[in-house]
Amino acid sequence: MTTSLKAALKTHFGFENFRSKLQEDVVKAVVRGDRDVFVCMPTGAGKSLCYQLPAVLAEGITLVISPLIALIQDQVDHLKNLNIPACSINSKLPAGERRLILADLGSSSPKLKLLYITPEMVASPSFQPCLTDLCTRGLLSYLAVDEAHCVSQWGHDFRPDYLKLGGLRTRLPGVPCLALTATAPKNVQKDIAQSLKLSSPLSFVTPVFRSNLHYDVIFREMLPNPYVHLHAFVKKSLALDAGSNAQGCGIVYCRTREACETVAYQLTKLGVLAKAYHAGLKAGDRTEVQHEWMQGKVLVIVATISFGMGVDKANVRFVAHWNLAKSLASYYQESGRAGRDGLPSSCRTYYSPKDKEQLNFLIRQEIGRRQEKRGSAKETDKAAITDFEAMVSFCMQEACRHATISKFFGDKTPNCAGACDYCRNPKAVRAQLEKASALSTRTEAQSKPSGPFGFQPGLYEGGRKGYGFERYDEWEGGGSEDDGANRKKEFSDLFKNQMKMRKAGEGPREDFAPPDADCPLREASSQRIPRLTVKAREHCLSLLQEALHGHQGAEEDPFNCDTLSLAVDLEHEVFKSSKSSNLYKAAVLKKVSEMKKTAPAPARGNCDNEAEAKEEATASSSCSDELQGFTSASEIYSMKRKRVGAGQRGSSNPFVTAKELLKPSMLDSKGTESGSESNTDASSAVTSCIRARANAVAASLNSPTKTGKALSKKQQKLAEAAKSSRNISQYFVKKQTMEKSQEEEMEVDEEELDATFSHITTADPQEDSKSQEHSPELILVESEIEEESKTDVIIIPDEVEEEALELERLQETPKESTTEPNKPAEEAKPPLISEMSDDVKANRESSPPAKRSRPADGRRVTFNPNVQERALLPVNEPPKPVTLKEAADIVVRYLDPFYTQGKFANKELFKSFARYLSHLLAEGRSRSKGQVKAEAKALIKKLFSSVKRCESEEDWMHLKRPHSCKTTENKE
Ligand SMILES: Nc1ncnc2c1ncn2[C@@H]1O[C@H](COP(=O)(O)OP(=O)(O)OP(=O)(O)O)[C@@H](O)[C@H]1O
Ligand SMILES: [Zn+2]
Repeated sequence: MTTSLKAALKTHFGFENFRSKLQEDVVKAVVRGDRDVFVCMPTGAGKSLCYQLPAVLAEGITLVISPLIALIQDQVDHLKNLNIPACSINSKLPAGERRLILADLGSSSPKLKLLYITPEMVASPSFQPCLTDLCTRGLLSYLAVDEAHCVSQWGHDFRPDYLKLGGLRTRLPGVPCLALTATAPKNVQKDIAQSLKLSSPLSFVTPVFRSNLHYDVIFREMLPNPYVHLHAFVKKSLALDAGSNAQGCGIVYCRTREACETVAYQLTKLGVLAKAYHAGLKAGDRTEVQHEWMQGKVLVIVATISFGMGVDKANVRFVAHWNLAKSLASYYQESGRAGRDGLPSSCRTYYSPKDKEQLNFLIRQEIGRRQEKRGSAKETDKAAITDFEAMVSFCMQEACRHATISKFFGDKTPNCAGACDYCRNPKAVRAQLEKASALSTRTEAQSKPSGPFGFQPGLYEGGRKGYGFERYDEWEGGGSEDDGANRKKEFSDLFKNQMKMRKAGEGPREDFAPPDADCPLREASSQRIPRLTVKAREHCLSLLQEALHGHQGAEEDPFNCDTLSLAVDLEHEVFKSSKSSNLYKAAVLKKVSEMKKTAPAPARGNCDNEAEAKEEATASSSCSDELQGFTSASEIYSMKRKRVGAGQRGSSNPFVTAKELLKPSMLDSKGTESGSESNTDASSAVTSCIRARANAVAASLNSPTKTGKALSKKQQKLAEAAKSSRNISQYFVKKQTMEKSQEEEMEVDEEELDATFSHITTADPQEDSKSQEHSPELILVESEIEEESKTDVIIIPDEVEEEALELERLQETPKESTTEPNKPAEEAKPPLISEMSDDVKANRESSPPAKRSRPADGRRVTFNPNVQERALLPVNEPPKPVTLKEAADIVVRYLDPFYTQGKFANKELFKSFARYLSHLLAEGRSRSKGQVKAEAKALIKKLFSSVKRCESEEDWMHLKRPHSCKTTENKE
């Protein structure tokens, strides 16, 4: 057998010998075909050959399950180069090719030897007939499951779709199965065997110890200049100083894209050509970087973990982890990409407590999300934490690094023989740990405030609480001079805040639950915004992060810290600029919905994306739970839920908004083309509005990313167009010729436009600027509007309420708003009133007022009225009467603080009163906004002068509308 196998090895693969005895043994076992086989061999040990060679020699077809299309592609290309008939069926395959493959598979003697497929595809209904057919004709020779650890929920790369392979197995009786992985601790091995239903498999497991790899750990924050340190390591590992010609190269792993860019830049600046590789780059650029690195043109690739799986390069002389790996199993796999040629290579981790805290948070957050999704906790949830803790121990222990790894994988202690920093110099390792511990204690002690400011000692105990890992941000620079200054500033800010709170007579809230040690929020312990809890902020943070994840394309690891740090920035920005809990939440949701709307569309037929969409839906529904207690105007206002432009009003979406605004001009100019002279006035107003909004959107999309994150084509175009008001109309004119699917999208928008604006009447610009006496809540709202208008934005009606609506929409229709962002709510296309028949109109009288309100003068409003009116109205036109919707908005703004203070026995009562008051104020003689505001205020005051707390409808029945608002205003 051995000779014939060797001959085949030579003939088909060009290798003289097996790579190892183990490889040979595995191949023999597979060829025998009487038992299932489990293989655990390190990366690069030649696992693929273990099924490829038997596949070539067998009669039928070998089905290979592999998790990534990119990996599959590499393998298929490699085999095709060797003239071995292999192919893959996946969602990216052109229909023609798929037909050809299926035809071959259906033929009496298929030519194909290896069919690669993802676990999602193998479970898809479309593939089942083919599978059944192959099986019944006895044409399946083997089932090979690559990266089999993905099947285990204990594993670090668990993929739920891998679990379906158990079912597949039972459908393929008699087909031997081969499961392969590079990393599997004992519990994972057991899990694999169980999940894949391997029957008494033959196990081939290489000890994890690789003596040619040298492991060490450096505490990054203790370095005067970490980049210089890394540069020295690179030079040493690649023997650059020795002037050797040995073509070695290296990998630096970073968790964030930003870090990749920075590290690559710094290394290059210091003299070693390094390039960044991450999912934020265009696919072409990524391939090019990888190619240059493979060819040795670029010595160092600085990458997120999206790089490496399936990368087959023998002379990787070092793998450095600039950030902590998320588990010891993944670290072993990632660092194991060094020294595949068996020559001495270095694996270094630059440890940082800040990383540790961030990862800890991310992992727990991820677990929380999973639990929320499935509604229960699981034993395996702990696995991620255990693995992560093992990674931290690896860095923090005074022990042989190899021994730690081997123990983790259930192997016996290897003979390290100086292949790690501890075995080489235990004293140095201890000294480093002691120094780090001293530094951490010092920092904690210094940041521990004292004094009579009413601090809660629990917040700062041991420095573990209160600052979250902001504490670590402080010493990111490694004890630089700024350090003290920063701390001083932070302390003084804290002091000021505390004093301010005391002035306001509030003091720090007794009931304020302090943040956990691993809370990543900035100013986590700030109690500046009344009633805003740390939990709510953390939840908002996770929503932002999720949205960012979707926005950037969730190609990378869920523990990618890129999105976390961006989300932390975004959240903090909102936190800083919000004055009340509700405004804060609304602003967060607005951002989230902006990002969701502009997130790259999921590819068709990609199961991952479907799963993601589901996850999003869950996230949104959870959001509604978390954010309960926020009541928007329209929630009270609409008697029937889920209505009105509530479908997809989304002023925050640049496309919908621009579209919404432009649509009338496009309609008006049918035949003459938008942008022609006939509608210059309106369109120029619109255009500048769009420009302002597009600028804002472009800015908001750019600001958090700093390093040019990929904008969608649409976004890029819009941002470009924003630079010139002409361009934007050209852009939309051009869009009229766009492809069908996009047209359909537009169609939806148009429907929404009608729905959205059919209830809006003209606003009163004069009244807007008055805003004399308000409740604090109202002043906030309006000052925000004013601020916006200063920056050359033409006010969109009820800009702020848009946020409330956005919020409401998320609360009420999570599924609709997330999974099908462009689909209007079922009623999103109410005909315009002027187009309705009389009985429809009559019916409408009993439907939500929002639908039937319309301009008092009967004008059909299909356009942003503020914009139009401002451009066209004579200056001294009398103020426009207030609509029911506007009245409701006003009422809610005034009333909300009372509700939150518990002045209503329940929410229903609050809504009911708001409704009552809105009708009272809007019906009868028409009044201006200012009058309505004054009256609303007076009536609310009146109510609460007679009752302390509103317990029943009786309480307000005595309220009558004042005869003249003047008298009310004068009384104030
Ligand atoms: N017998 C052999 N002789 C020489 N080279 C071999 C032999 N078997 C495999 N190789 C080569 O070793 C390299 C690594 O093989 P392979 O990609 O199968 O590793 P692997 O164990 O699957 O790694 P990973 O865990 O990264 O998938 C490939 O370039 C392959 O061609
Ligand atoms: Zn050791």
